[in-house]
Amino acid sequence: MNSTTLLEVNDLHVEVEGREVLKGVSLKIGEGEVHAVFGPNGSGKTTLLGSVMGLGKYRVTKGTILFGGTDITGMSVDERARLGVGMSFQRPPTINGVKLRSLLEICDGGDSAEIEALSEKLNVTPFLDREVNAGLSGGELKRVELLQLLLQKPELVFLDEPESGVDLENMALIGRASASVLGRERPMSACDGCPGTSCRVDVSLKEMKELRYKAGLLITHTGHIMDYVNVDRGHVMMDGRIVCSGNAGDILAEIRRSGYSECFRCLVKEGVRS
Ligand SMILES: Nc1ncnc2c1ncn2[C@@H]1O[C@H](COP(=O)(O)OP(=O)(O)OP(=O)(O)O)[C@@H](O)[C@H]1O
Repeated sequence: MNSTTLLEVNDLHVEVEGREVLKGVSLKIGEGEVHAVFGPNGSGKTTLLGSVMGLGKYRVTKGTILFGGTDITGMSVDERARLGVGMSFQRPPTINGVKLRSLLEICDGGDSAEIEALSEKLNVTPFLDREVNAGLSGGELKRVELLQLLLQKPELVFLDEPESGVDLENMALIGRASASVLGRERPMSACDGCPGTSCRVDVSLKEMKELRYKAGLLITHTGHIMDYVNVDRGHVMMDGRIVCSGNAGDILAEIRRSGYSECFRCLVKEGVRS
């Protein structure tokens, strides 16, 4: 798929608590493209998403982040969100004293009918009048996070392990909601003739714009989300660097076959590790 670059990360170095976690990450995501990041625990995947989102604990020491051609490296989270960057967290915090309904009204400019309808779809209506995320299970947290993104409608969507903690029945709900956040719910006529329900067909750039595909970057360990969201490109992150990029399905299959041992071999070959 040929498209205009929406996100461009150049040689990004990021420190957390004085320790360098990202050690020169470069990445480009085109309009309407979805990329996946794989990698072992602690390799820096969440740090990459959080740094592009502009979260306070991540300190950029070198490199730039461009969104739609604008340098957002020094912008606040609010400014980035207003420009169209949105993120679902791996472990979202509880917000004491704020009801979920109030937070959603801010996301959606107060359209209560849409809030009610989407809450019903995502099965989170009972939580609307509770404090944000208070006492929610892992799967419930993910559904609430996706609801916020559905209302916020970002142009670039970050999903940090959307399937973690989700049971098999709710995985279909999370998968469909993730596809919806990414603008990938097709009109029924577009699905005619597709086998099964996932409707995985390639679309042209023109069709992609008509369907209002959003761009996305998602982190997955299991790859389950890829049964619901067509991923255009995959990357492997090791020790704060992207060491491999290519077809996401092929990369996942290789990781399932050999773990990350092949990636470690690349790092040694390139002299990054001894
Ligand atoms: N607040 C912090 N203080 C110190 N170190 C931190 C902090 N937050 C993250 N780190 C460290 O940064 C490194 C990268 O963490 P990150 O969460 O980005 O990894 P990840 O690849 O997303 O891991 P996982 O697959 O386990 O979610 C880890 O070694 C982690 O311990």
